[in-house]
Amino acid sequence: MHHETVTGVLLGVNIDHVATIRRARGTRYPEPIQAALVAEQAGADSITLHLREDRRHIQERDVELLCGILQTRMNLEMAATREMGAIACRVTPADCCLVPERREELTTEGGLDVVAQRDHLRDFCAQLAEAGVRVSLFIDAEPAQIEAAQAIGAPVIEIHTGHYADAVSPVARAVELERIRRAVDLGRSLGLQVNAGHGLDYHNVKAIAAIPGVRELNIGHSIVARAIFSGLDGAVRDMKAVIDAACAADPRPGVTSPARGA
Ligand SMILES: CC(=O)[C@@H](O)[C@H](O)COP(=O)(O)O
Ligand SMILES: NCC(=O)COP(=O)(O)O
Repeated sequence: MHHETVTGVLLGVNIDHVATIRRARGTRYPEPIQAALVAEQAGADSITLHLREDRRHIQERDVELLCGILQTRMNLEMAATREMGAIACRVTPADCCLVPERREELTTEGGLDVVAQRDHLRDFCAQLAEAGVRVSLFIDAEPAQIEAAQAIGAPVIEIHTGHYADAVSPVARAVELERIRRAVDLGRSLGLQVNAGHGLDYHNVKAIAAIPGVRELNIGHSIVARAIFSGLDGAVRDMKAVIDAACAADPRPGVTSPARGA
């Protein structure tokens, strides 16, 4: 695999909640494809979308159309089910992030239990890798989960930042931040690419972006929310600027990462 030395933290823009608004009225608008293209033009490094089993926002048609037109990368989030495996192998996004799903949840509540599902996930990752899809596992900042992810051959992990984002006191937030820092260190020491995401906004993202070794942040809800007032282009540019400033404030040596596509 070709490697390049890269610095800074990449931004994956999650467009799910553009589709949530479309779904609210069963209209043709707003169009998530348009959102993805605007986000790319505004500097998004990749486009993330979560095809949920219940299809509450993103639809299969969105995934299919986008795969043919993105100029950056598609990061398809999905559960590790037979149905989703077939879709991913047919569409072959650049990246596929495996996430846990509960039908009743308002949003993703935690990371995958890789330790408990080791055999299933090993086979699932191998199937996707065979199809040329890079697999990422969305996990909590727990050493056992990170070690299991590496052991089953996942090249990338995404640390779930929801507990950090939801922490109500400064002390609780500091504890969660420290857990994430240690998780990033461990993941990097095991040779994994370490991404992070969930619940990040224009304020809480700063401390996460400043953690040495974090490669990509996937952010959706706060960007789509800001887009209501600033437009999507401005909302993406603002997030990029906040992330870049946080990295610059805490300079770190470049990390080696697989080369990105066009
Ligand atoms: C896996 C993850 O953290 C996000 O993609 C999240 O799933 C966004 O979609 P929902 O708001 O439907 O949970
Ligand atoms: N994987 C996290 C993601 O894609 C975006 O989550 P959120 O910013 O919508 O909470």
